[in-house]
Amino acid sequence: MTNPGILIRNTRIAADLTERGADIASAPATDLRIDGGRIVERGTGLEAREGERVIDAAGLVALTGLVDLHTHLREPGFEQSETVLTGTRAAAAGGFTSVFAMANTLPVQDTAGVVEQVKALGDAAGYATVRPIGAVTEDLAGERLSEIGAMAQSRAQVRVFSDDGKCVHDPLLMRRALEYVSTFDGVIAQHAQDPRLTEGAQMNEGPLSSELGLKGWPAVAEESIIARDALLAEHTGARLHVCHLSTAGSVEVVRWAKARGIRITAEVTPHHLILTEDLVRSYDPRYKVNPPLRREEDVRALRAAVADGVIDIIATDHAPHPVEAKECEWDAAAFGMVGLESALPIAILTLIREGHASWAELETLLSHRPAEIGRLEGAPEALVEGAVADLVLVDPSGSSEFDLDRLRGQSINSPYLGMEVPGRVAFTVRHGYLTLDDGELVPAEDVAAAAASTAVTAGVEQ
Ligand SMILES: NC(=O)N[C@@H](CC(=O)O)C(=O)O
Ligand SMILES: [Zn+2]
Ligand SMILES: [Zn+2]
Repeated sequence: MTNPGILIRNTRIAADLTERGADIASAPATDLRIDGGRIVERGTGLEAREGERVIDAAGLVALTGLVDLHTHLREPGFEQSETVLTGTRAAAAGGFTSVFAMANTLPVQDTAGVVEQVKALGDAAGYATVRPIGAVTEDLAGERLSEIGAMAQSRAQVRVFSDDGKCVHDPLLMRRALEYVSTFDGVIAQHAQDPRLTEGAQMNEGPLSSELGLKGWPAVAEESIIARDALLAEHTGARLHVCHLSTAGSVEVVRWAKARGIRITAEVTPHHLILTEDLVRSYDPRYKVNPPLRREEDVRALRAAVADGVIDIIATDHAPHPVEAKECEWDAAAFGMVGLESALPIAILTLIREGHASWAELETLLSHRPAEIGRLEGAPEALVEGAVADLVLVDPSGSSEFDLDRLRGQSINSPYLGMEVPGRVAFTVRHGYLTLDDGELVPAEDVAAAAASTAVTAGVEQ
């Protein structure tokens, strides 16, 4: 069985909108024909063919499918929080066509067997391409390197390694890990948090943490690790990626490292681009996250760093947790927020509307660069003839409301519950078939069947 083709009419292509603040109507209205998993025609006034699904995309912007370099899918081990299926449904609902799944599962993703299992679950579900991240150290214990080579050579083709949730603190292990992954062009994604400086920490350190009586988490705990790792990356010539940058000082360290020619890339989460520590006054654990929400000055510096290119990508750090882990006292609550469904709307609010990014730049931040850093093969570089049909259509004049019945993942720990934000993700197409249809998820059976029959395997052996 082949998937029926799709004709998208009168969309505006994000890559044509290179100017910040430009009206989307300044880009030409464009039609895209999709067949056999790829874009087969791009033009204007294309005629619909028999059996083809026609999408009227007037007023919608088309971006290449979003790629999240930092998602927690929780399977295996924490299926009450999320599964590969539920997490990739949330991804599709947010406009993502590929996600990199963090290694802090149970068992940990530290062997070829576990990463292959996670990839296979993603392939079968079909809502998004799932690329597992491998743990840097066995069981995330920070003591011995994991089977890095075996994971790289496995069918999961792991290229990104991270102990995320924990910092690879031992400098010798970090050095060895960098050296090892550089042999196959891999990257270490570091959760930069000095454990000694953050023992028992609950929120950003400053006057507010003293006032609220919560143990503080100093900016230097993040910045000192980034500085050390940048120097180790320089020494080894390897690639370093810094997870969830959260302070103005971290931006300066990364800026310095880039100027020196060090192979370093950096990510910021949508929540660190909009929320500040003041929310902790509510003692509502929905705002408890690692790294913690920081000050207004930090938010400003992070937005500016996106605008000037010091920060390379936006990654969600989608971190689902069960209700019990959040409906409790602040100190006892888990760190983390879900973020796949809110990422694009928050990016539109903080970057597009504020003039910090054009649509073309947003596409780079949320699709091309994360794909490049993660060495994701087959991801489309542009919406042109011959490209794999991974794309999202977003309505910038619409809005999204996050309420309990609308969140499509398994967990509801979103900081935006009850909020309305601009931008509505309308359609998501992966490998030529719809996963999100006019704001509604396509049923799991249909998506799985389409995935099984797709002509495209996007570079990764099935
Ligand atoms: N971000 C979080 O607050 N939590 C993450 C771990 C992490 O990203 O460090 C999680 O796994 O729950
Ligand atoms: Zn982390
Ligand atoms: Zn994380």
